[in-house]
Amino acid sequence: MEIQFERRIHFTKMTGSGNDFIIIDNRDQLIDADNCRGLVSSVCRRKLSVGADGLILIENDPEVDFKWRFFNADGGEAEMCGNGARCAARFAYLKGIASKPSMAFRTIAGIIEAEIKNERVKIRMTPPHSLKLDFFLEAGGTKPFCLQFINTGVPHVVHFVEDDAALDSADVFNLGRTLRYHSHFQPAGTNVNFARVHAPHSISVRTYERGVEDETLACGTGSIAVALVASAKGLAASPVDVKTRSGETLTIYFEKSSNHDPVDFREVYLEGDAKVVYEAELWDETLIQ
Ligand SMILES: N[C@@H](CCC[C@H](N)C(=O)O)C(=O)O
Repeated sequence: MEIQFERRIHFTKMTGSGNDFIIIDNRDQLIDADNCRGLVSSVCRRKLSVGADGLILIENDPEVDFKWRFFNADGGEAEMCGNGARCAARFAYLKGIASKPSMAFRTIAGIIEAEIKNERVKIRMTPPHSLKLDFFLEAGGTKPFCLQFINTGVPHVVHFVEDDAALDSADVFNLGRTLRYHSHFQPAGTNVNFARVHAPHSISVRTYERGVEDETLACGTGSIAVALVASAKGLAASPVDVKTRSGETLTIYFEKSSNHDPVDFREVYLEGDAKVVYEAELWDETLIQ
């Protein structure tokens, strides 16, 4: 006998290079996006529910193909998410919400343009800002950390390490958490990236994500941040392949204006895979605890 529940919410689970998301077509406003913190944090909990790094609501927009509301796993809303944006664009195309493989959608950070090429999605980002190079902060270690900062839709701090061993052994959880809550970045906080530059077109990264409050397997805006600050320091050039913790590679394309001081980045793109894992229903016994 089928169990009867008051509420069933259809969702699609997707992964963008290991950053995983629950995506819901909310064009009929079944979920109140302004009051869904409890629902989001409850369904994003791993082992107790679906589990995800974030949840995305797809809603109507009068000017572009759709708008989204993006929520981190803790239920807080974020301005932008690069991997989530690639998943949302592919979802919209697969569901016919966007009729063509080229589309545009609204985020808090601005309008994102996307191009679907089968399982790969390339998105055009909003202009990055607030670049700050080579500043030092204490993070509980013996010596201050040399850091770089840029906002690529959301805030990112970057620390470059010397070699592969230093990246593998980096205490991403504890150092990431300390810097994420450092008074320097309040009140918004920041995402924290540890990066190793192999060559001008090749970087590896590990990211502690704000709102997930842990290391994730990939972060799109973080990978962009790493590529751009590396370029600003003369260490990288477009296109940059950024190897994420999942082993998947994200490709970052950008133009750097040499006429500007400070460095000005234009035409920033992020490309990588966006895969459907499964589709299912949320039932109300798991929705709110
Ligand atoms: N994983 C995302 C970034 C999501 C938002 C971030 N956690 C924040 O709160 O700033 C990406 O792929 O960019």
